[in-house]
Parts: sequence; C-alpha cells; structure tokens
Amino acid sequence: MNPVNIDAPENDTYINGRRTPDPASSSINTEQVRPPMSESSFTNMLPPDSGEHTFTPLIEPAKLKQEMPISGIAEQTVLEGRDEIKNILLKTDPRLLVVVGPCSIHDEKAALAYAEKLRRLKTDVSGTLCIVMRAYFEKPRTNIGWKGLLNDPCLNGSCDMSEGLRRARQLLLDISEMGLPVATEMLDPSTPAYLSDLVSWTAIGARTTESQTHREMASGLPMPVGFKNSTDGSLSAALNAIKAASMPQSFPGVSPYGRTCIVRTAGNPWGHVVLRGGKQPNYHTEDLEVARRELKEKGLADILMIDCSHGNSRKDYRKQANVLKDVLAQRTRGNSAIIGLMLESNLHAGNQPLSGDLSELKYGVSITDACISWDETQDLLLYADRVLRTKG
Ligand SMILES: O=C[C@H](O)[C@H](O)COP(=O)(O)O
Ligand SMILES: C=C(OP(=O)(O)O)C(=O)O
Repeated sequence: MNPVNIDAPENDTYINGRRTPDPASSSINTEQVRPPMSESSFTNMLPPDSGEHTFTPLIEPAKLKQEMPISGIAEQTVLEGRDEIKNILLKTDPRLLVVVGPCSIHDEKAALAYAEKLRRLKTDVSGTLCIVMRAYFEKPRTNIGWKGLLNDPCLNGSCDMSEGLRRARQLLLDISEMGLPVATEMLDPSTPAYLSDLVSWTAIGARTTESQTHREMASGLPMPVGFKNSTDGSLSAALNAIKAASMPQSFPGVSPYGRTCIVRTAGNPWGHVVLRGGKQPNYHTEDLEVARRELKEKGLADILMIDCSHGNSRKDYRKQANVLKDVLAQRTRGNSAIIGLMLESNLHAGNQPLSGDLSELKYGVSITDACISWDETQDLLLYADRVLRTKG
C-alpha cells in the first residue's frame, strides 16, 4: 500500500519514504528535510539494497472529477449503456452485445476517429446489436512492455500517470458525449475511483481473474463485469470470481479523497464469463457445452460472452472473423447462452512495435495486439446484423 501522506502538498515527491518538497514551490534543501516519525519508520522498513524508490502523489479522484466533471449527455450514455447490457444479461433484450475497438488506445485522435465511425454504424445495426466501444487504457503484460495510456501516456517510459489519468478521462468524456457507451479493463484497483463513472462495461482480464484484489474491486463496480477465463484456458477462476464479486466485500482501498481506508462494497450481481481461449480456442460447440455445464454446476446463470481475439484467434487477428461467424451460427442454431462478442479492431489492420522514434508510428495501427481493420469490422458487424435479422 502506498504510504504517501495525503495531507502533504500535491507535488511533493517521496524518495525512499522521505518527503521531498516540490522544488518549484520550495527553497528548502531536501537534505535538510527531517521526515516525521511515520515516514522515517517507513524508511527503516525498506531493505538496505532496495535502491531508490520514489513516491509522487497523484491528484485525488474527487479533485479530478471536479476538474473534469461528467456532463449530462455523457452520464445518460453511460447509464443507458449499463441498462442495455443488464437487460441483455437478463435476456429481456434479445440483442447481441458487441464490445469492439482497439486493443489499447495510444493516440486519442485516432481513437475519436474510430469512435465516430462506430457511432454511425451503431445506429444502423441497433435492432440486433448493442455496440459498446473498447477503450482500454491499462494493459496487463505477460512479462514486460508498454502498460497503457494511463501508465505511460507519452509512450517514452516517463510514466506520467497524472497526465494519463487526465487524458483517459477526457477521452471517455468525449466518446460518451458522442452517445457511444464505453468498455474498459480495470487493472489497477485505484483506477475505478477516477474513471468508473464513465464506463458501461468492465473486463477483469485473464491474468487477474483469480486475484482476490480484483474480485473485491469488481464487487464495488457500478457496471456489469466480464471475467475472462484464465490464460491456460481454465474456467474455474472466472466462475469463482463471479461468485466472490457478487458478495459484499470489505478490503483496504482508497477513498475519493485519496485516503487509504476500509472499503465496504455491496456486491456486483452482473458478473459473467468471457471465453477468450487459452492453450486452445474455447469457442467451439463442445467448449460452450462444457462451459454451460460448469456454470450450471456452480449455480450460475447460463450466460456466455465470446472474445474473438486472444486465445480464440490464436493471436492471429485474421482469424477473428472465423470465430465471429462460428459463434453467430451457434447462436442462430439456438444456443441461448451466447449473449455477446468481443472484437479487437482499429482503423487499420495489424500492429506495430513501439520503438524509440515515435514519429515512425503509423496512424490508427495498434501498438499492442494486432487488430482487424475498420473496413473488416464494418463488414463483420453488418454481416452479424443480417444474420440475426434473418435467422434470429
Ligand atoms: O490484449 C492484450 C494482450 O494480449 C495482453 O496485454 C498481453 O500482452 P503481452 O503478452 O504482449 O504482454
Ligand atoms: C488483455 C486482454 O485480454 P485477456 O485478459 O483475455 O488477455 C484484453 O482484452 O485486452
């Protein structure tokens, strides 16, 4: 837990537990700053070889929201999006939920251009599909790599998370004001306090579904939450997560005013599984039968969402179309558990490495997982709409 003293001026930095006043606002020589008792105790707790740790306070969630308040239109989009998704989960709305968009957002201009195209398409297919845009700002990495706009918005390792939070919130406001509801992955437990009021659907990823911390976080989220199956393909962690997150939980967390405190949540009844494949894809008929049996054995609702990317496409974006078509066919043949799909899509197909020279980055191309292009996305969603209209 971050030991930062919330009463300290916002721009002070902590080095090995010692407060260092913001040089811009103070002429005190940092060598002369004697840490108060609690801070020196913390310093003593660090192992002698721990190197240099620094602690830079972030803006309080309540302050960020005050600076960048949700507008009436944005709030309406978010709440309507949540209600539509809940009705799909209850099966009172027969449409298919489609969470579609970039693997990660690194360029807001491209994200808004994508959102504008999706907004127009959403209207055309609204009779059969409930479209929600992926706006992912936090990337869980298998080992190392860029961890998303929130962590490193300047893409250069400077990790200016204050800027990342502002830019993520601004983009969420802009997309919601266009009337397009948004989905994201919540990775760091401190993120929801800054952004959750602008999100209609949340994923807990394959690498964190088994984590108690993430289940606790999900139990307090105000929107439906999809739990991915584990990276090896097993489902049990996701099923246990749905149960854990549906219950009231008590855990240490951070208040809207940035203070560590005991959080008590009410439980989130809207948890469901997202099948994303693992060592093998898990979207075929027999996989869905197994998943439905496991849901039943656990006493959970007969609800499945299928991620066409990740393990289900064997990380080959060109296979996402096959997955979508196969799952649609299963649904039109009568598999009533299938309530939604996920696609990783960007303005342009494929992906590109994040190298040192940012001027080399191609516009509208993912810097994390490879995505299908906008043109292919549009064709696929129009295809899904046709299939669902004719075959139900
Ligand atoms: O969707 C994103 C990635 O699959 C996930 O962040 C893991 O990526 P990595 O294996 O490239 O680290
Ligand atoms: C990281 C993601 O998925 P998963 O957790 O399934 O790997 C993602 O959807 O961006």
